[in-house]
Amino acid sequence: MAGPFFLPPPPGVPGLGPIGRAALLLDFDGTLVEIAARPDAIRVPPELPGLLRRLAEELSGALAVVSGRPLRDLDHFLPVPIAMAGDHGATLRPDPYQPPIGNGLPHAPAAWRARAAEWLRRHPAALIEDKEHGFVIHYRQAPEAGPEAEALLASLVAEDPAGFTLLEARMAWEVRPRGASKGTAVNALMSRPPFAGRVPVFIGDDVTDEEGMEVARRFGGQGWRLQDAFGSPAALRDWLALAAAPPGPSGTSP
Ligand SMILES: O=P(O)(O)OC[C@H]1O[C@H](O[C@H]2O[C@H](CO)[C@@H](O)[C@H](O)[C@H]2O)[C@H](O)[C@@H](O)[C@@H]1O
Repeated sequence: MAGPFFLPPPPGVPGLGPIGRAALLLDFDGTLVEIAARPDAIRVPPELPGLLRRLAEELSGALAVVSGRPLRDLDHFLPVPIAMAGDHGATLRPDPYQPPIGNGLPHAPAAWRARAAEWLRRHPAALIEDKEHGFVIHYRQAPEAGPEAEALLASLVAEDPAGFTLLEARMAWEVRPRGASKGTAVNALMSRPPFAGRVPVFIGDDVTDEEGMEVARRFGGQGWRLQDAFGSPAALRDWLALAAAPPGPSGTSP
C-alpha cells in the first residue's frame, strides 16, 4: 500500500494523500456525469469544470479526462484547461494549450456514413454521432434496432478490418479506428510530462474503460470501477471535491 491515496475510496477517504505522486485519469460519461437519454442531454453539474481545474492544479497538470467523446464535446461540457483524450484514444491533447497530437489513424469512408444515414431513415428514434475518425449508432431510444445496428456496422468494418474495429458501448455500436483505445491513450499520457513518473489511477464505469485501467496498472497504478469504488458519479464527484479541498488548519485534508 503506497499511502493514503491508495486506501479504498469512499466512504470516508479524507483526500488524495500524497497528491504530488498521483495522476488521475477520469472517464466522462457514466463516471463524472450521469448517463442520459441522449448524448446531448447530459447534465454537467455547474461546479464540475472548476473542480477538475482545481484538481489539475493540485496535480501539477497530471489529470486527464479520457473519454469516448470527441474533443469538441469535452471542450463544450468541460471548458477548462485540462489534458484530454477523446474518441476512445483516437485524439489526444495532453497539453491543453496545444493542438491535439497528430496520429496516422484512418478516417471512416464517407460511403459508410451514408449507409448508416440511410439505415437511420428506417429507425428514426436511433441516433448517429459523428467522430473525428469513426462514428456511432446510438439505439437507446430504439432498443429493438440494436441488433440491426450491430449487423450493419459489422458489415462495414468487415470491408476494412485492418483499419477499423467494431466497439460495443452503452446502448451503442461504434466504428473505431484500429490502434486507438483508452489503453493507448493512457500509455501515451503516462509517457510524457507531467504524467510520467506518477502513479496513475484510472476511474471508469464501462467495458471500454478496462483497457485504460489495465495500462494504468502496468504503470504501477490502479483501475477503479466506478460502480464498485464509488457507486455513482455523484459520489465520485463528492470524493474529488474532498480531494481538491485545501488542507485544514492543522495541515491535514478535511
Ligand atoms: O468514454 P465515455 O466518456 O464514457 O464516453 C462513452 C460514450 O458516451 C456517450 O454515449 C453514452 O452516454 C450518452 C449520454 O449519457 C448515452 O445517451 C449513450 O447511450 C451512451 O452510449 C457519447 O455519446 C459517446 O460518444 C461516447 O463514446
